Amino acid sequence: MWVKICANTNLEDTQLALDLGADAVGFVFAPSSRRVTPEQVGEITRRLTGPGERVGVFQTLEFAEMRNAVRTAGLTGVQLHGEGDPALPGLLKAEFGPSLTIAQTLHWVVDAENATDELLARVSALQATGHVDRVLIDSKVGSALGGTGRTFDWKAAARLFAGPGLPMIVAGGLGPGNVTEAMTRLKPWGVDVASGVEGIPGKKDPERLRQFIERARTARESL
Ligand SMILES: O=C(O)c1ccccc1NCC(=O)[C@H](O)[C@H](O)COP(=O)(O)O
Repeated sequence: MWVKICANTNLEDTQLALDLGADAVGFVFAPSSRRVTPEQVGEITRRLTGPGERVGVFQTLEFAEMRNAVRTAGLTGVQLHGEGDPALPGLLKAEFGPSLTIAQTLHWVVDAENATDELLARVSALQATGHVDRVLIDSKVGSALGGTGRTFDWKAAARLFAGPGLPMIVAGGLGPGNVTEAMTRLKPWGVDVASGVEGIPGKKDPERLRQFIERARTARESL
């Protein structure tokens, strides 16, 4: 089970996440209270020690902008959090090769009708492109596309996560108190959290971070 700690804004939190055993750390370039610039992230990634993916979250999906951000920020992966040009993953793979991991976010609209069949079809279509490595299912609440702190209907979503295809990551409203339940219900390939391990927006709470990673790893071993 892969664990990503997202929406890092400073070196201290990011290094702690890696030291505690996170598989990936994320940085949000999308509109957010936790938004950072590629230059700020470059300062962080240059100082980080230890293994772990460095993932940028993008909502504005202009190829040239993303290419520059990947280089400036020292990223090993991108998370496409908006839905732009379908050719984008292929362009990114052509530019960076297989070493750049590409995750496409698909949104589960909270409090809307169950869209499992539509999402399953979209996962299949993404897989067919051969350019997308992973799919992240995140909550959409109103116009907010991420960092919502809201879970979606895991019972209804179980079929989506059980479907064949790409590695599936669950996000949206996770925290130390519910990560075990999410993993038990959905059996995802990975989990992703932003606000659920924060003390205040933009600053992680070390104890919540420690508990989240520990519980995700414990659940991983028992699945
Ligand atoms: O975290 C944000 O503020 C954010 C804002 C806009 C787009 C994406 C964002 N985060 C990306 C992530 O991968 C988060 O981990 C994911 O949205 C879950 O957030 P949360 O519900 O706060 O755990």
